Amino acid sequence: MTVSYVDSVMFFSIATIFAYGQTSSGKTYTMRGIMESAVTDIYKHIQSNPERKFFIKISALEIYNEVVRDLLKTDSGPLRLLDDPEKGTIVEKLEEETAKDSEHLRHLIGICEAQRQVGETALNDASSRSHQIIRLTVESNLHEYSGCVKSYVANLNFVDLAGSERASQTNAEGTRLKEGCHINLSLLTLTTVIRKLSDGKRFSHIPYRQSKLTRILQLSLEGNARTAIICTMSPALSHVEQSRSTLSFASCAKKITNFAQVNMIVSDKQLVRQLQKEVAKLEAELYTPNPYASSNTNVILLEKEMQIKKMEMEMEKLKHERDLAKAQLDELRQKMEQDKLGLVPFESSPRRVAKCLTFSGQSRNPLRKSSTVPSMLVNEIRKLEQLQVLLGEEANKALEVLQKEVACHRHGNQDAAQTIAKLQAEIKEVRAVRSLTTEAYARNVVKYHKVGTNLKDEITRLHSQGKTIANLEEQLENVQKSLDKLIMSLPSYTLSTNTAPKSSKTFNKRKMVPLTPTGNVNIPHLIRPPCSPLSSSSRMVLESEVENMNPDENHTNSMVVTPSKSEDSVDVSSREGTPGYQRSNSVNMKKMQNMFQNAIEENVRSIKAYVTELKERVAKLQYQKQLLVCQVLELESNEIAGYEEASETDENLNDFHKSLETWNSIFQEQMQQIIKLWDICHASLIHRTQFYQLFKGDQADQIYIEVELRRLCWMQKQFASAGDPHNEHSGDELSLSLSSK
Ligand SMILES: Nc1ncnc2c1ncn2[C@@H]1O[C@H](COP(=O)(O)OP(=O)(O)OP(=O)(O)O)[C@@H](O)[C@H]1O
Repeated sequence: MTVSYVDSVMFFSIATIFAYGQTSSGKTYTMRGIMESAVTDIYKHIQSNPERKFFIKISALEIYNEVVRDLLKTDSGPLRLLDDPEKGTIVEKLEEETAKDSEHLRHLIGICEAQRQVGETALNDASSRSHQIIRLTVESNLHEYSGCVKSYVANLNFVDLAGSERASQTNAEGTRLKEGCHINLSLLTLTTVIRKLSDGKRFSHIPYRQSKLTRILQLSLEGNARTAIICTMSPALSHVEQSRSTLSFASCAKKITNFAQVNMIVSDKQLVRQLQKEVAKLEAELYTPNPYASSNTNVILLEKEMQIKKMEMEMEKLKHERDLAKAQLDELRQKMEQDKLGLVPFESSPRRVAKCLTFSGQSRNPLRKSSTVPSMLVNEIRKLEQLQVLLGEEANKALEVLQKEVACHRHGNQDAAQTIAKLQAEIKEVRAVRSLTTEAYARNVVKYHKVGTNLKDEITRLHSQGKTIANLEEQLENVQKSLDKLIMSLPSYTLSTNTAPKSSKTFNKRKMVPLTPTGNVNIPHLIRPPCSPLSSSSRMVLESEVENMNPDENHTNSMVVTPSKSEDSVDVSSREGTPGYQRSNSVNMKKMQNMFQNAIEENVRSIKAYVTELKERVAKLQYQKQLLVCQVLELESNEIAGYEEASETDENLNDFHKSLETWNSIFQEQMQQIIKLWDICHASLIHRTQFYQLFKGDQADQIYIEVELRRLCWMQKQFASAGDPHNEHSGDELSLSLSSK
């Protein structure tokens, strides 16, 4: 029972246990046992609930002859009862002690019992002469998750009533009788209150105030408390009437129904106090900076600032990349618009130039597939025409030299004179063709810069130029034939073919070589120093050389060379005199004539080789122009078919990257072929070195790679038709020139 009531103390506001019965029936004995068990159970409960903080307080009073006294004070006077609207009847100045532990509590309880009024009667040696009320107040604080502090306050009342007694049985007199009267009166009031409460007249008048006992126990009796009444009885037959009265009291008390409520009282004062403590603590932390906490805060702030700076740098970088990409996109769009308008310079789009100049006889790469832009073609045409102009200038210079040279050699036989006359006429005609071609180009260039690009006009113009170039080729062919005839008519040729097989072989070998030994044709170097016997400077040099020669060598030379009749007659007529002088003069003149003849032969052969080269270059130019015409026609057919080439920037970029990869592979393959053909054609080391230095794989150089390849193929065919080149040709005579560059 005590455990149940101890639990009630912990959760209910008021719990009251009191003992009622006649004197000497064992009330005090029972309540002592109950209080001992209660103390033990209370502290067990405290130990099992460490999350709550408990405060055990004890107060004790006795009502002796309707006087309330404090049992915890040795010199306590009468105490007044006060009525509190919340707490009910309270005892003024009642001492309340806080128990430190269970032993302390027991000690305090012992003090209370010692202070109680006890008297000897006939029935009980230590009869209790007052009502004793020991109140244990249990406070507990609970910290909830919300931070709110709740306080529970409960009261456990142990009431040991004085025993009802009959004076006849106790033989009380004097003081004991007076004490008995007060005891019976207060017990009578208690019985009346219990009876009225048991009758269900809760809201009727309950005479609590008729005795101090009922006033103090009012809260325990009227229903807000859990109340237990222990009724003690004596088994003696003489106490039957008292026992019946006790049972009647118990029967009435049993009918009373209380409405106990959970006592969850939040102490506002304690709550305010707790909150004030929290506020003070926070203020102290706020105004007293913690160095450890501030250092951590500084570190965190520094890290955040670094992160912000890093993010700002990344943002700037992204902005820069965005602006760069935007600029590139704008530039690409601008180029695309210019492409559509045909205004892109030649150098800005080497890929497309490469497309234009890919030979149709070779494997067609995907780049060339109908992606040619008109402006690219026109630009390429212009470039070829520039090469043509340069070629024409070189041809003019060479023809001037050739004309002078031919004019200087009117002293041969009749056939040679006719050949030279015919050659002069052909040279004039060729120069006339060249001048017409140059003028037409100049007009077209002016038209191009003024009007712009018109592909159809360009094609028409190229066709007309094709006729002119064809005429030029034909005229060069005639000049070449005349030169061959002139060489055949030279006296040294006839003599050498009859008397010197070795010289004849060398001459034939030179005759078959179509190209000059040097790479780029340099007209002043074509002609040897003794280019003309009319040159006074050369004449003086030759005479001094002849005078210093060994006579044997001069004689040998005179036996090899046979001077012409005209030369011989001129020299003899100018030196008529003494026979010795005449004889020596005749020998010297023969030597000089021999030297001039050699120089003439050399120069004519050089001019013939150059004319041959001119013819080859003109043929190449013609081929390239025809190729361009094919490209233009292909472009027009694609445009008619509605193919919009290079309309999407992304596709162009992809094509560009693919073209680079494709071109790299093509370049490697073509270079390998060129190297093989160099070996076959015995290309000079100088030529190979120059070629390597000039063309390192740039896509814009595709035309030159292909020209070189075609030239070498042509050379290989020539060698194959003439026999084994290793046996018939050697040294510089097989060197190649980069005439297309
Ligand atoms: N259950 C019990 N077992 C043994 N002895 C008991 C028991 N109950 C009571 N006594 C004894 O009976 C005597 C009277 O008991 P007690 O003083 O407790 O009676 P009481 O009802 O308080 O009397 P009073 O009203 O006069 O104070 C005591 O000496 C006590 O030791």
